[in-house]
Amino acid sequence: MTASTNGKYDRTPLIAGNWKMNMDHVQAITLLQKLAWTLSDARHDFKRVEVAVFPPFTDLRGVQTLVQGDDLEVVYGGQDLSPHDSGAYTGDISGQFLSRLGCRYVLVGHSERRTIHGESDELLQGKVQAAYRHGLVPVLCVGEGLEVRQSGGHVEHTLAQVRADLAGLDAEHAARLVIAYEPVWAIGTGEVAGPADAQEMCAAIRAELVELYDADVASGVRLLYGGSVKASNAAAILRERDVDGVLVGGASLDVAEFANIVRFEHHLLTN
Ligand SMILES: O=C[C@H](O)COP(=O)(O)O
Repeated sequence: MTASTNGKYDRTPLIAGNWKMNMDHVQAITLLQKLAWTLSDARHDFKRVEVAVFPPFTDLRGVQTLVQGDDLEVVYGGQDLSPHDSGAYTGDISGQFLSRLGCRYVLVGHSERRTIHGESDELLQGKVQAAYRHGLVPVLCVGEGLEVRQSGGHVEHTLAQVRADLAGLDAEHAARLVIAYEPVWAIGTGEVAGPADAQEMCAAIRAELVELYDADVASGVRLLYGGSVKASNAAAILRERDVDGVLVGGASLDVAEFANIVRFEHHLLTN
């Protein structure tokens, strides 16, 4: 179990903004600077609620320079990595490069990688291992499409992804993992899985981690929900027992909106 707690949660909540293929390296600096100022003005405590951004690869050097230069507490990660460490893999990015750029996290198996790029569980298993080889924490993304959801097979489908992608991973590494549940039908569509849907799947994933490892490992893994999260629905989702954070796409490009998601506790207290 993580040491830090905000009183209501056993695990430090993680609010993650995935910028996807948006923001060039100049825009990225402006966005991150505004986010840092907004959160600083609001006296955000980054130890209570961790904030991470996932910019495009070409932005990472600028983000690193800003974070280090201004001593920002926002952490960051890559949107993908190669299962290989180096070599003739044109267009791919090694975890070593991300690590050298100060990344803490890396997304693995985002639904857009699985669907658009046809990434298989076998490949993702290699990416999870590569992340750990380079000291990065993988944010493993899992979730079902609309057809699977409508057929009622969403829990088994998602758990099968978890089992396949974590195959061969030992308990010590698994304990540091972050898993994001993203129902594909709720991504960028405005459709949002309800808090109960998010809790159902996160509880099922946690139970699966008990089976795969043990209760200690399972209770330390942070489970995020992703899919059309906004300031208006984040607090209700984050109130759920097994939901430890959110992976935000579109709304993370709007500083005020994202800052309000980060400050979800404020909404919990005032609503
Ligand atoms: O990585 C983020 C998820 O794909 C959710 O994206 P969205 O918030 O734009 O629906």
